[in-house]
Amino acid sequence: MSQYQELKQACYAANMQLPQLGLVLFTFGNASVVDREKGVFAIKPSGVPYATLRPEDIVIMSLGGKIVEGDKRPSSDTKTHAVLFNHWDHIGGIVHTHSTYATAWAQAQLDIPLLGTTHADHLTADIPCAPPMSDAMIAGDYEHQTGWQILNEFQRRGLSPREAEMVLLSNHAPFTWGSTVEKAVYNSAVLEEIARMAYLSSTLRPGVPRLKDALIQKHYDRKHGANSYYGQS
Ligand SMILES: O=C(CO)[C@@H](O)[C@H](O)COP(=O)(O)O
Repeated sequence: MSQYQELKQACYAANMQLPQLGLVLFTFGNASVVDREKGVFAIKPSGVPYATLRPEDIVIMSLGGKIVEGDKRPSSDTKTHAVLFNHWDHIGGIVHTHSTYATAWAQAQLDIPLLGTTHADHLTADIPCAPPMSDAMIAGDYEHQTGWQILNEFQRRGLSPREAEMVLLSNHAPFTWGSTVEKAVYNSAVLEEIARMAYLSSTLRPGVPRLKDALIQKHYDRKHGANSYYGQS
């Protein structure tokens, strides 16, 4: 019995929620879970369809980037996950999807504007779209640099990854995270819903006004009290 059985099971369960929520097709995307005490994280194997994925297929990686356990190749996004786990020590899980509306905003290289209270319930900023990566970053260790593109963009904007738990990568797709992988999955589903609402609102009324500042903080604060679901940071 693997010492990582529980971690693999949690990672498997999170990955299987992605197609169930309509956030991925076939082999798109991946979810990961970290065990900081053991210095490892579990991640979906590369190219394995969700339809045939098994808990024993989940790959265990060291936070240093070495395969610890598993006979399949880890996700092609593994280094991106590793950068975030190594630099944001409050996160427990990461999800990457190609969900349709969030990916459409990412391909358009646009932040998702804060148009309504559904968005304000979850963060008080526009959902950031990190700019296209430089040719040098692309030519380098692309997946590692993708993680740094996220870190650098949050630092540039002065955004807290404890409040904003989601990002779009230009011409790629979204990443989300949370204190648990279940929260990261929740954030991916909420991101897709906000992206769809914002697209529809902007199509119905081009130049639609943003939610009033006074309402943004009020909505966020009332949803992030000590005993609220969202309050589980
Ligand atoms: O972002 C991408 C491809 O654009 C990847 O997330 C794939 O969607 C899944 O790759 P694997 O995890 O199967 O390697």
